[in-house]
Parts: sequence; structure tokens; C-alpha cells
Amino acid sequence: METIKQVYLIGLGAVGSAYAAKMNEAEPGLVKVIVDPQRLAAYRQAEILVNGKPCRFTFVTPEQAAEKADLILIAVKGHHLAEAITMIRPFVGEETIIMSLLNGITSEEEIGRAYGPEKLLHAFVVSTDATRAGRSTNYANLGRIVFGDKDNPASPKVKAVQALFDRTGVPYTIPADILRELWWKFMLNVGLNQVSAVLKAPYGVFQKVKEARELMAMACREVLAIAQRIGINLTAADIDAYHDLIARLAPEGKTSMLQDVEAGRKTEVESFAWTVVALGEKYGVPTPVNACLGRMIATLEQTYR
Ligand SMILES: NC(=O)C1=CN([C@@H]2O[C@H](COP(=O)(O)OP(=O)(O)OC[C@H]3O[C@@H](n4cnc5c(N)ncnc54)[C@H](OP(=O)(O)O)[C@@H]3O)[C@@H](O)[C@H]2O)C=CC1
Ligand SMILES: CC(C)(CO)C(=O)C(=O)O
Repeated sequence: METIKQVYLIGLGAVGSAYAAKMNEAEPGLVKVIVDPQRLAAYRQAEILVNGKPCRFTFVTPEQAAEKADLILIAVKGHHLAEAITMIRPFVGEETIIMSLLNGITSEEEIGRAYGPEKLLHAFVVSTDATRAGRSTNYANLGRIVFGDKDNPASPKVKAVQALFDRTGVPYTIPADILRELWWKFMLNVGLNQVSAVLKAPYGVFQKVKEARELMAMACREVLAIAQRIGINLTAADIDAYHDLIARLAPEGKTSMLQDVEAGRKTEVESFAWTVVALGEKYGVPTPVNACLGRMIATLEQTYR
């Protein structure tokens, strides 16, 4: 594919709306949003704001699909991925590239099972502080999309998406080893998001309290053991380096999982603790810390008021 012209997004939340608004600011109407009929009705009535600016998105239901996408960005939460995978089907053509912006390491596998791994670029978002209340998203830092082709860092798919991001001003990085980077983010989320959700701890607690950092590292070390078992190049130094990253975050800032718990929403615990536990069973690596965190978060989800 030479130039990406038809861009579709499913998941107009904190991450999706921030990046879609950025691209549409550069090329109005570029990103169209895939929705079901209920969301179509609700979104048409709502004022959609990104950093206070009204955004006029074009919405398309799967039934209305009139063309194949050059690129589909998926930015739903983990528990809505299966539905999103079904909904994008009419937009997927021979040349379509699919990128999942979800946290965790399993979304690409699921999408690959439905549409073939050759359609995929692996991706995730880092360093964003986007938060959403209703249909209003705000961020001070948009962050960047880290993406790549796991088999060929300079593949034509990578070049096509790079050109799109260059022309629309989307910040990005293309690492040499996208799978390592994906696992690096997964290990951070497994430690930081889950411990912050259980302790109701914003980043400041991890900056100040050694025991909170130790809890986080205990959860991360189980991911590290699995990664090393399957040949992903993570090391103990990666866990130590998370502390420098957290030191730079706003002390009052909160992980997306803590925000979910505080808002009484379903969390992405399946993408974190329960994925670690399942991989631990598969590869013979003990995962008692994640088994415990998984049960604590499941309990929180069932006791929301
Ligand atoms: N927020 C953050 O800071 C970060 C988040 N991430 C990851 O990005 C992913 C998305 O997170 P985030 O943006 O925060 O989540 P949000 O909950 O803000 O957004 C998800 C959006 O998906 C929409 N959606 C769900 N199901 C469907 C469907 N069937 N059809 C169309 N739209 C659908 C929801 O619509 P509706 O609102 O109408 O229900 C919602 O707007 C997660 O995996 C998260 O872990 C990664 C880095 C940072
Ligand atoms: C890295 C971190 C913790 C903040 O962006 C995140 O990915 C999240 O909150 O889900």
C-alpha cells in the first residue's frame, strides 16, 4: 500500500478520541469511527470534546460499511475486544492493516486468529495522561504510539503507518524489537496498575513508599520469569528502571485501572493478572502474587457501590 487514506477507529474513549482528534485536526474527516446502532444514536446526540474542543467525527456502523479500510485502529478495553473484532469485519480487506492500542499482550493474538497475523502491526500507547469523563477527553501529554512488525522492523506496513503519523503529527516510536517493548509495557501494567488499584494509590505513593514499590516488583518478577522462559529479552534492570519512570509522573496521577476501580467500572484484570496466571500454568512458572492480585481485583469489581 502506498498511502493510507481510509482510517477507521473502533473505541472512541480516552486513547481513541485523543489520537483520532489529532489526526482529524491535520486532515479533517480522515478518521471515521465504527459504532453499533446504539452508540450511533448516543454519539450523534452528544457533544464530543477533546481538550475542550468539539470534534465532529463521522460514524459508521458495520451495516453501513461501503469501503475497505487501509488502517483500522482498535482502542476498546480488553473485555470489549471480541465484540470489536466482529464489528470490524466488513471493513477488513486484503490490504487492511490492523493495529491494537490495547494494553496487554493478548489482543494481537486474538485479532490475528480472526484475520490472519499478516494483517497486524503490534502496538501500544505510552506516556499519555489522557482521561475521559463521559464524552470529554482531556490530556496534557498525548504520549506516543509504539509500533512495529514483529518479523520485519522496516516492512512496507510499518513504512505506510509511519508516513501517516508523520503527515498527521502523531508522535510514535518504531523499536527494533516490538515484542520486547510490548512485554516491557505489560510487565509495568501488571505491577503498577494492579497494585495501585488494590491500594487505591496514585503515583505519589509509589514515589514515597518503598513497600508499594516492592509489591509492584513482586508482581513484575512473575512476568519476568515467564518472559525469560519464552525468550523475550526482559531483565531485572527493566523493573528497577520503572522507578525512574514513575518518579517523573505527577504524584496525584492515577493508572487507568485505579481510575476504573474508582469509577466502579469493569477493569482489565483478565489482560493482566489472569493472563500471567494462565501463562504461568502453561510454562510451569509459579505466579502466586498475580493469583492473589487477580482475586483482590475481582473482589473489588464485585463490591462496587
Ligand atoms: N487511558 C489511558 O491512560 C491508557 C489506556 N491504555 C489502554 O488503551 C485501551 C483503551 O483504554 P481507554 O481509552 O482508557 O478506554 P475507554 O473506556 O476510555 O475507551 C474505550 C471505548 O471503547 C468504546 N467501545 C467499547 N465497545 C465498543 C463497541 N462494541 N463498538 C464501538 N465502541 C466500543 C467505549 O464506548 P462507550 O464509551 O460508548 O462505552 C469507549 O469509549 C485499554 O486497553 C487501556 O488499557 C493504554 C495506555 C494509557
Ligand atoms: C503506564 C500507565 C500506568 C500510565 O499511562 C498505563 O499504561 C495505564 O495507566 O494503563
